[in-house]
Amino acid sequence: MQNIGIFYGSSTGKTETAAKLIQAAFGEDIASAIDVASAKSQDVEQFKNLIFGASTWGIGDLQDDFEDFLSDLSNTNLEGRKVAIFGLGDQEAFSDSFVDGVGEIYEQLGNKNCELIGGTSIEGYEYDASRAEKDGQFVGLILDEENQSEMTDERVTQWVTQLKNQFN
Ligand SMILES: Cc1cc2nc3c(=O)[nH]c(=O)nc-3n(C[C@H](O)[C@H](O)[C@H](O)COP(=O)(O)O)c2cc1C
Repeated sequence: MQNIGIFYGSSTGKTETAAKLIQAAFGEDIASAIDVASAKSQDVEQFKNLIFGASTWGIGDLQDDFEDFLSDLSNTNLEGRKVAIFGLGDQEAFSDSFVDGVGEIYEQLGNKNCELIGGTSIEGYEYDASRAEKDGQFVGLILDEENQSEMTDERVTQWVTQLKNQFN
């Protein structure tokens, strides 16, 4: 497995903490965690394997720094890259827009020449609507530090095991 770039956007630090957990699960020698607030979209080109992570704010809005990063990414070549997405949200307080930001990342990457991997089961979550759910499953890893923080470690471990088999 080649180098992995974990690019994240985080407003109060929760997605940043999750990015570092994911980095540790792969090993710091092969995975880098990069805050998109201080990254350029071209920085992704040095990685064959990419992980994008962001929280959701407002009502279903992608985290601000990640929104900017994603719009810059439209000029970046992702050909041949495998990309997995993760996101944080609050399924109780924002049950109608749960982790919608993850859905937005997924939808925008759909126009790019990359392979999207890392879908997970919706079992164990309770919400009314989420743009991150497509065809009955989540398009990435979903974490909820407000309501299910005790499940984060196990969810990260399982997801990273899944990705290790799929990444280049
Ligand atoms: C004002 C506000 C709006 C939010 N809107 C949403 C939302 O629409 N959907 C959702 O799933 N979570 C929402 N959240 C929850 C955050 O996504 C959650 O707290 C997340 O862990 C924050 O991660 P960060 O610190 O990395 O930015 C909102 C939280 C706040 C305070």
